[in-house]
Amino acid sequence: MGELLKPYVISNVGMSLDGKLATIDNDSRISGEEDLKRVHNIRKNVDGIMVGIGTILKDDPRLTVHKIDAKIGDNPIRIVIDSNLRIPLNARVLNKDAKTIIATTLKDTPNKIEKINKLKDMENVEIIRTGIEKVNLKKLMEILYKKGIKKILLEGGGTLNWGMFKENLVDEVSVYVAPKIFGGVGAPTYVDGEGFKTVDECVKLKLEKYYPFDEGIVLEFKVKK
Ligand SMILES: NC(=O)C1=CN([C@@H]2O[C@H](COP(=O)(O)OP(=O)(O)OC[C@H]3O[C@@H](n4cnc5c(N)ncnc54)[C@H](OP(=O)(O)O)[C@@H]3O)[C@@H](O)[C@H]2O)C=CC1
Ligand SMILES: Nc1nc(O)c(N)c(N[C@@H]2O[C@H](COP(=O)(O)O)[C@@H](O)[C@H]2O)n1
Repeated sequence: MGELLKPYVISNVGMSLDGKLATIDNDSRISGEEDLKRVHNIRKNVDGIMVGIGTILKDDPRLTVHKIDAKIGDNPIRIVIDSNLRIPLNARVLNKDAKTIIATTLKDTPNKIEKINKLKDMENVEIIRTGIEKVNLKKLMEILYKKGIKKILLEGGGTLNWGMFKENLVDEVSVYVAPKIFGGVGAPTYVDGEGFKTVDECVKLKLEKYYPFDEGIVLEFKVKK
């Protein structure tokens, strides 16, 4: 088997010291303005920004470069991972500020076919279908690479982060850790999902850089392959 040709993937989040991406009430205001500017500088330098449907439903993000000086043309392609096309047609990620790829599965239901037709009518939206129950992230990466998407910023949430780490699709980690503790067993963490059973199986990282930032710290790692 040849090497998987895939985009270089940078995972970024803002998290509390206890690894939460939001509080139990889904308050995700973790990063201050300086950190958001840092993230938008990364956004400006990638070909795609990827999130899971959970993040779309909870945050309704724009996923554009809007915290630093930028032109509409600087906006990367937005990529939403959404097996059952739960994306609302008025989601901000579907606005005309950038192109949006929605990755969904091959499984059809009458509702899904109707939604696909509506989404196809939107000129800036493209649908990619791969996987049966969940989006096949490995295959998706190959498809995106062939489309010229060579660098992706993965912006969560915890369930999609697990899917990407589990498949060994992440190359770099860059996180802002805020000096805050949220607690709450139900609050989303940086990486959720099933988790690895043993330390031997886990994803191993090499610390590359760390620096105090805003009120917290930025940590940068390369994923050991
Ligand atoms: N502080 C921060 O930096 C950030 C915080 N957040 C927070 O994270 C939370 C959202 O996280 P979460 O609810 O985990 O949602 P995610 O954004 O991680 O989306 C997860 C969904 O993606 C879909 N999916 C499809 N295929 C796959 C696959 N192969 N692997 C994994 N997921 C797949 C699944 O839904 P389906 O089966 O329907 O396809 C799954 O439930 C919110 O509270 C948000 O505010 C999010 C981003 C950054
Ligand atoms: N880096 C970072 N820090 C936080 O504190 C956050 N809450 C997030 N959230 C991510 O950014 C998205 C919002 O993007 P827009 O400003 O609407 O473009 C949000 O959905 C998360 O993916 N990130």
